[in-house]
Amino acid sequence: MKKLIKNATILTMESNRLVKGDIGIEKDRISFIGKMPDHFDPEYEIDARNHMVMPGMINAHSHGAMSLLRNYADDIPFWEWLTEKVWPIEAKMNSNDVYWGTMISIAEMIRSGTTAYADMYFHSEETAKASLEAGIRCSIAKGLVGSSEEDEQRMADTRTLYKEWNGAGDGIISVMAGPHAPYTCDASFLGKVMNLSDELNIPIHIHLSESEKEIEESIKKHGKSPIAHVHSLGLFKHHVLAAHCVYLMPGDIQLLREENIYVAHNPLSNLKLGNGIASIHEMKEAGVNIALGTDSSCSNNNLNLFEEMKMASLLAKGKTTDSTVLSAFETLQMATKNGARALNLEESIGVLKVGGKADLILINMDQPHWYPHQNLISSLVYSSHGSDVETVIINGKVVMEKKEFKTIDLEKIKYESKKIVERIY
Ligand SMILES: N[C@@H](CCSC[C@H]1O[C@@H](n2cnc3c(=O)[nH]cnc32)[C@H](O)[C@@H]1O)C(=O)O
Ligand SMILES: [Zn+2]
Repeated sequence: MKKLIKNATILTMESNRLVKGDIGIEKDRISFIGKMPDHFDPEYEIDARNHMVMPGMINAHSHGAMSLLRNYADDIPFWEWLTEKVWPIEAKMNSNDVYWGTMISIAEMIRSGTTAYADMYFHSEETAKASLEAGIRCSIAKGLVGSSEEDEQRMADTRTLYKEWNGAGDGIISVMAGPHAPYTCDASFLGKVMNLSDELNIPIHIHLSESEKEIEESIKKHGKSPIAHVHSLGLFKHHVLAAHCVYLMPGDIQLLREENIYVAHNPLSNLKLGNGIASIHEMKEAGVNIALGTDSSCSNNNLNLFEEMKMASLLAKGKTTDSTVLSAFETLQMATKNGARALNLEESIGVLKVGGKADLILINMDQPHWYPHQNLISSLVYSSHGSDVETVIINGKVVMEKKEFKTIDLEKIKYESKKIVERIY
């Protein structure tokens, strides 16, 4: 079906210039930006007067099903949070729980303008199923921890996930390998994951250098930082999406840059778990590709990339005591273009361009906190809310229009998730 978005203020993210005009969509792709050609003949029209149209946001690190655990374990130290609160309750979660927990997250992400996300969890077929049904782009990694006797089974699980789901839904679903972290996967296990990544030609999604304890133990055990350790094992020969990178030792940034590692920065989760503030400015200056993620609702406690953008920019300014670093436009690039590269998505995703994938959002600028419309890029990062997003199109399909979900039954999600929480809590 041909769709026309009329009278829009368009931010393509190819540059920081805004243009007024129309956008045409045919099937899954953008057919024009600017003036509608005479022959276009749309069957579906969306009026975008007073709305900004921009590429959908990309959440480069999350655990969707953990929205069931929102506000379940707050204000406690990271290690206790993970091992004494999160892991025990996860042991009670079945595949149905993962499906509905992920659905809460998908609804929240679409509502706040996210059109693609990277997920790491278990029962990942359910994450794939929920994402496909909702029509959101998703790169899925089944979380892997080393435990020798089950290693081969774990590799086989990712192989099955790949065979059944990679490329599903006209390519909106893709699969990654997901070794949880260097402290839960030993060298031999990581070796097996690397072989799997080579065999299937898939990226690797891992937690890296998140807490001070992780660094201290890595130095004790391997004589190296976690980054230097996994590099020495050969992990960085692959496409690696590394979540966090908060604690950096001398030489770490150089390795991340030289090996083209994609860092997912999760400022709110790092703050909330008391893990600190990543050196985003230094990494960016060195040329590291930095994307933005939320981590889970159990450590954030929401999945709103608008909040994440403002926090990222302000933290970088605060940490360097320099208000000129991480400008609004650079921050937007992290949430769009850089995220698309980190997830290894098709080249056109993360920007709006003719012939490119139609993953885009309409944002209502006709609200008090947007006026007087002096600098709309600054507005997006410093003044706007996730709830300003009204309409979301992914792979050419309208998944939300004027805040009404087209693919998601929110009442059912609320009902099912309440039932689950009564059982597992
Ligand atoms: N234990 C699972 C695999 C792990 S899935 C990904 C894991 O990441 C965990 N996780 C979520 N947020 C964080 C974080 O910030 N740091 C470390 N782990 C986290 C989450 O609880 C989940 O268990 C299995 O073998 O079946
Ligand atoms: Zn995480």
